Amino acid sequence: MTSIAADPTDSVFVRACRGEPVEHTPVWFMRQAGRSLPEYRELRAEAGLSMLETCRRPDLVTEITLQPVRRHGVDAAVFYSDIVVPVAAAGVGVEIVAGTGPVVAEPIRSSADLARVGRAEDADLSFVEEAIRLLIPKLEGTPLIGFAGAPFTLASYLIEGGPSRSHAKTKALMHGDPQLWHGLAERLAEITSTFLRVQIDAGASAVQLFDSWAGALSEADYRRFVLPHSAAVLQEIGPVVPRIHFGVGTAHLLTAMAEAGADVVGVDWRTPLDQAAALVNVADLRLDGSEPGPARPRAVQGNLDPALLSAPWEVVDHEVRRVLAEGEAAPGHVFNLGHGVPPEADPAVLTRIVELVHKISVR
Ligand SMILES: Cc1c2[nH]c(c1CCC(=O)O)Cc1[nH]c(c(CCC(=O)O)c1C)Cc1[nH]c(c(CCC(=O)O)c1C)Cc1[nH]c(c(C)c1CCC(=O)O)C2
Repeated sequence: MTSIAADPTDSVFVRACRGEPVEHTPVWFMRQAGRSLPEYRELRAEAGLSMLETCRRPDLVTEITLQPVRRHGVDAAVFYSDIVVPVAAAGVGVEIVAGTGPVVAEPIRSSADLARVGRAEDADLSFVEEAIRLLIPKLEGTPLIGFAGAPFTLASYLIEGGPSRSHAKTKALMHGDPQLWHGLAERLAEITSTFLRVQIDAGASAVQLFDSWAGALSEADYRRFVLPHSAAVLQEIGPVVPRIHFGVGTAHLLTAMAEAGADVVGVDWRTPLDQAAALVNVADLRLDGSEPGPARPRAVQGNLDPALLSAPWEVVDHEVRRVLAEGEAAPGHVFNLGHGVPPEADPAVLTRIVELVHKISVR
C-alpha cells in the first residue's frame, strides 16, 4: 500500500495560523536552518560556497531546509534563503558577510542610485522555484514557510550599505526626500511581492514578512512611511496562505503591523502574548482610504527570549510554560522564539523545547 503524505494546508501549523482548533500548539524557530546545526556547518564547509551562492543551489537549499525538520521535529520548515536574495536577483550588488550580515558596496541614496535597482519582473528567481519543487515531496506533508524582507528592513540595508543600529541615513532620507523614499519602498514592495508569490506558487503553505528593524521607528513614522508599503505587499498576496508579519522591538507597532493585513503577528520577547493578542485585534488598513471594516482576530507567534536558550533547563521549562499560557489568550498561537536562533545555541535544547511544547499543549 502506498502511504499518502499529509496535506500541509491541513497541518496543525496552518490551522493555528488561521485560528482553527489544533491538537497541540505548533512550534518552529526563526533561523532554525543555519549555524546552530553542526550538519549545516559541515555542508557549508564541504560546498565551499558563499551564502548567496548556496542560496542559488536547489540541491543544497533542499538539504539545509530539511535539516532542522529531521533533527528537531518542528511543525514547519522555513525556506533556506535570505531577505537580500531577491534584491541581488534584481541587480543590486550585495554580499552576506559572515558575522556582519548583508553589505551593499554602492548604497542607494539618490534617484540615479534607484535606477540601479532592477524591476521585479526582470529578476531571475527560477532557482527558488526549483528548490521548492524539490523540497515539497521530501517534506512529506510538513508545511513550508516562505518569507521575504519588508520594504523598510530591505531599504535600510540598501541605504545604510550594511547593518545599522540607528538607521540614521534611512530616517534622514525618508524625511528629507519623501519622494525618493516612496519610490524606493515601492520598488522593494514589488520585488518582495514577487519573491513571496514565486514561493507560494511553487508550494509554500505560509509566508512570513520580516520587518526585523521596523521597531527603530516611531509609530507616526511607521504609519506614514512604512505601513502603506508593507500593506501593499501583504494585501497583494491576499489570504491564499497565512501571512505572518514580524519585527523586533515592535511593542509600540503591533497594532499597525496587524493593520498591514497579517493573519499572524510575530512578537518578540518584550511583550507578553496576552497583551499582544489584544493589540492585534483590529481591522485591516484600507489602502484606497475607505472606511475600515470590522476588527478581525489574529493569531500570534512567539516569543521565548532566545538569550534564555543558554540558561539552565529549569528556566527554559518555566518560560516555555509561561509563553504557552499567555498564548492561550489569542485565537491561535504558533510557538517560536522572540527572534532568531543564535549561532551558539545548543541544538539539543531546541529539540527539547519542541518535545515540551508538544507534550504540555495537548488539547
Ligand atoms: C534581517 C535578516 C537577514 N536575513 C533574514 C532576516 C530577517 C530575520 C531576522 O530578523 O533575523 C532572513 C533569513 N536569513 C536566513 C533565513 C533562513 C531560514 C531560517 O530562518 O532558518 C532567514 C529567514 C538565512 C541566513 N542568513 C544569514 C545566515 C548566517 C550566515 C551563514 O550561514 O553563512 C543564515 C543562516 C546571514 C544574514 N542575513 C541577514 C543577517 C542579519 C545575517 C546574519 C549575519 C551573521 O551574523 O553572520 C539579513
